[in-house]
Amino acid sequence: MTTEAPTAPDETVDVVVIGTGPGGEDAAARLARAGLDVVAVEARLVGGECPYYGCIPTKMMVRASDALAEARRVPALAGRADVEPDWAPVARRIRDEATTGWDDTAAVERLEAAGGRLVRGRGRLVGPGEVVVETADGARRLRASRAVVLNPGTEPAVPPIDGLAGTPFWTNREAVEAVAAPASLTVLGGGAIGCELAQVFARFGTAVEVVEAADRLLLADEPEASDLVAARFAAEGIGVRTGARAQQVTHDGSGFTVHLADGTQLVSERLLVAAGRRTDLASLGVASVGLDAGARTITVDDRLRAADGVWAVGDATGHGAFTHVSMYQARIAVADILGTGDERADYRAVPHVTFTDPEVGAVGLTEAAARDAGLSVRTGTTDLASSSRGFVHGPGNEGLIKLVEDADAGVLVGATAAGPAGGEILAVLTLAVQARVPVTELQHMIYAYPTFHRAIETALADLADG
Ligand SMILES: Cc1cc2nc3c(=O)[nH]c(=O)nc-3n(C[C@H](O)[C@H](O)[C@H](O)COP(=O)(O)OP(=O)(O)OC[C@H]3O[C@@H](n4cnc5c(N)ncnc54)[C@H](O)[C@@H]3O)c2cc1C
Ligand SMILES: NC(=O)c1ccc[n+]([C@@H]2O[C@H](COP(=O)([O-])OP(=O)(O)OC[C@H]3O[C@@H](n4cnc5c(N)ncnc54)[C@H](O)[C@@H]3O)[C@@H](O)[C@H]2O)c1
Repeated sequence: MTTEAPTAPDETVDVVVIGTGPGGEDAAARLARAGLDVVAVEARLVGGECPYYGCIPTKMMVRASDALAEARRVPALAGRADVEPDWAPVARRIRDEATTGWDDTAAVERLEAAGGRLVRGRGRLVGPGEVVVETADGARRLRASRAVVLNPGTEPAVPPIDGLAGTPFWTNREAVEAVAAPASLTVLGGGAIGCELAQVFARFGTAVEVVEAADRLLLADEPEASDLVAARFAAEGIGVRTGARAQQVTHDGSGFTVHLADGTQLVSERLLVAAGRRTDLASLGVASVGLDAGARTITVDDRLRAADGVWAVGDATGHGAFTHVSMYQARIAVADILGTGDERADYRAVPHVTFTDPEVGAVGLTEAAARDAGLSVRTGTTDLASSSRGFVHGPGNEGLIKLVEDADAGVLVGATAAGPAGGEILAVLTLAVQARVPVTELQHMIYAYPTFHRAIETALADLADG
């Protein structure tokens, strides 16, 4: 609810940070530690989506479901293991260790220890340097004399499917709060959230069907990585319907029915909507500082400046919806606000890892994106399972490394490492893309035997073969 905004500021401070996702929280603390008077405005929980509903609790789920999968591989490797999945330890770890019962006291104390203050409420810009916060006690007006930092993050997007609104569907938030694995689950969306959570619940015994509108899972990744994940999903009994359109959703006492355009009806106890994210820029009042309230993202320059006296960081800037991007941007914005550095944001080597099994790590451009950018592209690929380490590893060894070279420049502009430890293999490839290490240099270095990352050498040989 929006109450009438006070016309005079209740308080003038140096910086107001609206939204404390990982980037906003980090920026507020850094600016406060630098001696500025900082107020952070947060409508929900300090720390944002990542610690309470995103990265951390979902990776605890993944850790647990990976443990089950590894235990199920014991018969092929080491004897007998009776596996009886139980969601209770997962729910307990998420509640007690990850989120402390979805309580942000520790984060608020961290902010205050840095010298910042929190105003709990929903903030909106009402003009340059002017912020109104709707708190439980009414509206407060703050004036920021030096900077406003916007870090509003995203909310789950809910597609306009007939009947969906108003049903008790899950988003990532309810999935993270689950106290039991459902008997059956339909997942709408086969992106990062949909794939990670589909596999987690399936490994706990849930019958899972993934409905993806596009023609493959993990659309942002190389098609070879999508195929790998789809093959594993099939092997684990996870239903995947690509190119599928949900026309209608109904819900009754026994659960959900998703009606697909081809006439299929998917019946399940739960429905998870993981169909992308949205940011409501209009309610953030960005038009009052000259920004487009109807845009999907806040346009920022390479110092994260969005308008005079306004900086923006995080998912809302559209440079990759990842915690590491939000925090990277925060560091640069803070240096710009303080005038202590001239670092410019550079997104050539943004890594991301989707924590499915096989884990899919990727950095920079896909082959298709590199071709679209007009580069003269060479690629090199190798199968991880047939590497020495893959052979030793046995069950669960599926994976690949794919390298994308700008052949004119002789450097990698993108890479994918999918498979066991795909996200860890990615580190060296991220360095190669970031530092523009010549491919000839990569070809002449020594890769430890028998590691998974040694397969990079084989992919480089494939690249050289054209
Ligand atoms: C299920 C899931 C899993 C994920 N896993 C990973 C992962 O493994 N690795 C990874 O790097 N990323 C992951 N992400 C993405 C990651 O969570 C985000 O990129 C990260 O949280 C950074 O977001 P942000 O800084 O833009 O803000 P957010 O974390 O979205 O936080 C924004 C904050 O701003 C607040 N806010 C918004 N508007 C206002 C307002 N007007 N006034 C006051 N407060 C406001 C919100 O309440 C929120 O607390 C995952 C996301 C999800 C949903
Ligand atoms: N491990 C990680 O780093 C990680 C994990 C989870 C989320 N995230 C971040 O959070 C973001 C959001 O994740 P997400 O999975 O919600 O979004 P996403 O954009 O990655 O995937 C959404 C998918 O839903 C599909 N879709 C959209 N509407 C649909 C419909 N009506 N029916 C069927 N399919 C539909 C899209 O085609 C797309 O493939 C990710 O892009 C990522 O940046 C990161």
